[in-house]
Amino acid sequence: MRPVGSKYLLEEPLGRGATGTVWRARQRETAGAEAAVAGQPGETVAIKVLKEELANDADVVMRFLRERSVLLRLTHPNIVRTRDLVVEGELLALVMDLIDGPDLHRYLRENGPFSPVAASLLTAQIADALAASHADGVVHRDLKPANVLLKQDDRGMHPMLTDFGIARLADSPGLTRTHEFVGTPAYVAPESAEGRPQTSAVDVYGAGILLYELVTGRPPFAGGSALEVLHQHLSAEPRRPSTVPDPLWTVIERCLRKNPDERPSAENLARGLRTVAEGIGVHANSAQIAAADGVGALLMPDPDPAQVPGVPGAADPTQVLPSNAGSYDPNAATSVMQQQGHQGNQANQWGDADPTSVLPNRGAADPTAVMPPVPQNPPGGNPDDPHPWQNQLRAARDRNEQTQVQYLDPNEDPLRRRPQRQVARPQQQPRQQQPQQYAPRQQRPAPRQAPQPQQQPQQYAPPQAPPPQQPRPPREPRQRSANPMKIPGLGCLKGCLFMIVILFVVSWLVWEFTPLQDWIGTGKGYWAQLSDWFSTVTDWIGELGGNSGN
Ligand SMILES: Nc1ncnc2c1ncn2[C@@H]1O[C@H](COP(=O)(O)OP(=O)(O)OP(=O)(O)O)[C@@H](O)[C@H]1O
Repeated sequence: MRPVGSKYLLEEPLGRGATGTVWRARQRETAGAEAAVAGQPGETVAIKVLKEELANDADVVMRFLRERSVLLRLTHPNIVRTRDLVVEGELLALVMDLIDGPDLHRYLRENGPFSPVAASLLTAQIADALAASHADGVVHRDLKPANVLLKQDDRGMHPMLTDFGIARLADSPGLTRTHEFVGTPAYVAPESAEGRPQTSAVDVYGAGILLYELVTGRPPFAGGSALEVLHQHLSAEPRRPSTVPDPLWTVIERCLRKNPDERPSAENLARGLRTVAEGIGVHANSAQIAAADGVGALLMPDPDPAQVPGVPGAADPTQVLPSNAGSYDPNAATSVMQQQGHQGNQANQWGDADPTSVLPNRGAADPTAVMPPVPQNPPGGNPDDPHPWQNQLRAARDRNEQTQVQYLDPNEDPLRRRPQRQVARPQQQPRQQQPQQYAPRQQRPAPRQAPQPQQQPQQYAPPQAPPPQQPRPPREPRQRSANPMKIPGLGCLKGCLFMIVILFVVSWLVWEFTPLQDWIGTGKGYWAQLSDWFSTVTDWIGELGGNSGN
């Protein structure tokens, strides 16, 4: 147990990210007036201890102190509350509410993608959190599944957005000199990558990527290297997965617009997603279906987006990394990307999932040396073991219709052949400007989803089956049946006849080629012996009939 300040004791590490290590901790005594939440002695909290590089940077410390009020006042049901900030010696730490649940990245990896309804409702709550922070002038800038914790309570599962302000702290001129930026490649908005001014629209772009990942299991832009991913953000159009209904695709596509001015505000995004969730559920009435189909009209941009102050220059993808940069892990930690002069030794910064390689190495032997090394398997359980709470979730989800997932091997999806509820819905024409979004596999009809009847709009349901959007595919030619008239029992009769033939052949072989007939002493051939037995039996039956007649 290590003290953090005089008020907290670190108990065990919960995880390590690019900017620090998160610990389960206990409150020793009530915090002072400067804390947003005073807390009670013995209360459990989570504490993010920032890395030594950050803690040692005078500019970060300044920012930390300056942003204290912003971080402490950000309160929303879907934002992990920052309770206190600790600055002590060379230690910077954020004290947060402890969230009992996995992060969304881990949940997705272990449970597979969400149904379109569930993904819409979950992302709507994240958009609520973004709308609240944008209204307060705070842009998250590092939205990704790993920064969404899933909190379970009596009313369901709630996404809780965390790491607010961390990107801003890491954005210190000392750490991110000109031509560097903080972010995670798979979720970086084109304007961040290009060094254009950033606004709250970068979070909406991140929400679009996250939404895409929720319904497909992977972000839209992938590649062998971070550089490739970055280029795709700048120039590639996302490919439409077959399981995404039209209204949901409209939302995703608008969030992923290259031009930030064309993306919806977070508030409109939340409203649009709830409209979509209502309109694509199995219980949708015609008005809800029509509203979902017209969701595009709801997705108005923010006329006055929150600005990211002092945006650093961005990484020019053509200059940042050598072409042989390490293979890119989309789930890698937040990166600080450098543009000039470090190509050689920074090549791995974008490619490696190693969160400790992210910040510029300033010669410290161990960049996490401010705290003891984090064990891979922290005491009290293997971090890769499913959380007990996740098993409950999985069970709850399995009781419902399951998501049909495009990239899953059908043989590995035992729920796939379950009957899916369908609802008649006007067919929509594919959008003309997105012909490539209709993959050949879209021929498969996508069934509609079955929302929880008692489900509250603020909660998302376990993943369910997606709705029909595509025309029914041509049926496979039927196999010719040996029983085309479907005569009952014919299969059984064939089996019996087959067995009789087998028995006959076997008995003939035994009779002719074994010493059996010598042992019995008849000396007769098989047929003669058979007809003998046959006449004996018919005589016996005749006698029986005669006796009963008398
Ligand atoms: N408030 C919290 N309550 C409980 N667990 C938390 C809390 N905050 C973070 N964690 C856990 O700690 C892990 C590490 O968090 P952290 O934010 O440092 O990592 P990250 O988001 O993966 O990294 P990055 O710094 O690249 O964003 C998370 O995956 C999560 O499991």
